[in-house]
Amino acid sequence: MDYKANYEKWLNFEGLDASLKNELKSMDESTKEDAFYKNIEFGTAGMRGLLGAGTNRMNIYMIRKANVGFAKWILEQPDGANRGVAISYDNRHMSYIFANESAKVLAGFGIKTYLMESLRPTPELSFAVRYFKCAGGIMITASHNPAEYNGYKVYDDTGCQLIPEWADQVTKYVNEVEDELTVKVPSSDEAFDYINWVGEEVDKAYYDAVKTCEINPGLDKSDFKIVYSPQHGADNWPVRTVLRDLGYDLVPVLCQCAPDPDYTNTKSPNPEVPSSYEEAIKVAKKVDADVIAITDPDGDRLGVVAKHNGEYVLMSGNQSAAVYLEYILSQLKKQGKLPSNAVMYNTIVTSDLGELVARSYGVDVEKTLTGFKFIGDKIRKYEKTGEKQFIFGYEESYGCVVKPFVRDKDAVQAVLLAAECGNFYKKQGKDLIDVLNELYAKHGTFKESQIALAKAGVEGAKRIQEIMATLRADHPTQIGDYKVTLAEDYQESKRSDGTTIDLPKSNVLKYYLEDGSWIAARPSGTEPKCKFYFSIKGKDADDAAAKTEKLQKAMMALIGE
Ligand SMILES: O=P(O)(O)OC[C@H]1O[C@H](O)[C@H](O)[C@@H](O)[C@@H]1O
Repeated sequence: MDYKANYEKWLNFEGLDASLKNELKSMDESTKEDAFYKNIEFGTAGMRGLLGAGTNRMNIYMIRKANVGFAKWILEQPDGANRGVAISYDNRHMSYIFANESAKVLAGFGIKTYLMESLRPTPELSFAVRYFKCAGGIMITASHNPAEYNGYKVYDDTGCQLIPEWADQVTKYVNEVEDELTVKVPSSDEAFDYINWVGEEVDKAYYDAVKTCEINPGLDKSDFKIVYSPQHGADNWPVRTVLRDLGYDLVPVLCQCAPDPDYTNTKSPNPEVPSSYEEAIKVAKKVDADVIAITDPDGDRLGVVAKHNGEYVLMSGNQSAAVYLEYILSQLKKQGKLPSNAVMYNTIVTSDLGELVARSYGVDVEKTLTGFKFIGDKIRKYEKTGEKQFIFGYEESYGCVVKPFVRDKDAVQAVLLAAECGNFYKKQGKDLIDVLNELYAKHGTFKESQIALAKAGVEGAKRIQEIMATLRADHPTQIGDYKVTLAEDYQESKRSDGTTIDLPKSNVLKYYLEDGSWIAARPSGTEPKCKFYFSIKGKDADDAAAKTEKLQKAMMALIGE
């Protein structure tokens, strides 16, 4: 794509939004190139990018173009126009405008929509697709990314994000739109008959469904306190309503409750970032809370902090999920409700601890590529065949689902689960870190960590490709002090021992070391980053930490970073 010609086309387009035109005029050459060298693409979780002018940016024109593609796909689904599309959005800049515009573009194709009257989280959108029996769904959000981003997640009729096969069909239709600047959009009056504003009814149904996720509904809720922050995002009402109704003593981080596109009172809205917990920890110390829960802007990720020996200890997505699993499986077993064909899902870059916990209860484990859509897809397949029964799904990136009435990560379910685990174990004289330590003692100590190399712009994208290509061309046989016993290349679907990997192709490399540790590398599909995952086994926590430091250095040296 000739970025200069595209830039000129946008600059000279008469009807262009005035603020975008001003932005175009002030762009330097490298920004122009980054904004116009390609069309914004579908990645791990839909389309995501910086807000602003350009074909590689999120703006009203690229939203219109994407919706034309999605509309054509919806029209191919049985009774698609009439079943319609549920649409929701979070607190981000332009989220409401993009959602409203999406509904209008779909109306132009005769497609009915169910548009949320105000912000609602991603899991509730997934729920709404199923509740209204829609042919698909749209969520306007950039999830956990910084405030400068927005995005467009698309869903099928089961409430699962489109798997690559279907996303490719949408992309094909999107690419057929020759000029994003001249897409026809009906006026609000013309679209009126197609748009149904929804809210309270679906809220109630969703909250009621979440409440059924309690494993021990009769549990005494006294003498347990949870501090909660929605990080200025969409989970404020859902989480607080559900936990209040169930009798939990929830203390909100009030300065982070109001929806705010600039995330004014938090350093980061992403639970993967330790500074995002700062305000919540201050509140927790004041009220002496047992557990802290923070959710991301679109309410699908949950980060947990546990009070342990008087300190507030951050838990990774891998750690909290292993504890949830232990709780769910031990309790279901005790109640005689653990199915013999139960299956748990996680991904190829998720720690082995969860798998060991699941297998210790006789639960089968299936691994997918990164992206919750692959977990949703598995649920759909087994639901049809009845072969296996879903018990839990999670990723290392702080997302899980307890019950499949939602087919994406659901942090409302997850906060309830974290609260129930914290409360249950407290009544047994333990906290969540004690339980984690018990799991380490039983299954081995793992330390998971990640290095995410930020590589922005055209040059950054090239560098990421170069890193992956260099590793792929000559797989390391030794990393630091350890021999690589097996290399997996998911792009080539091959292992170094000659066996085949039975997953869709993806740009991921994974190296298993002789001591039971592994290291994986992949470009992020949601941010301009190259991610390295370290799952390091140690004799104890100190040993695992020391080994991690060495292996991280060795890996970076290997790629020249
Ligand atoms: O590593 P990335 O491609 O950036 O994706 C990281 C995560 O992003 C989003 O939260 C997706 O919903 C997850 O499924 C994914 O694991």
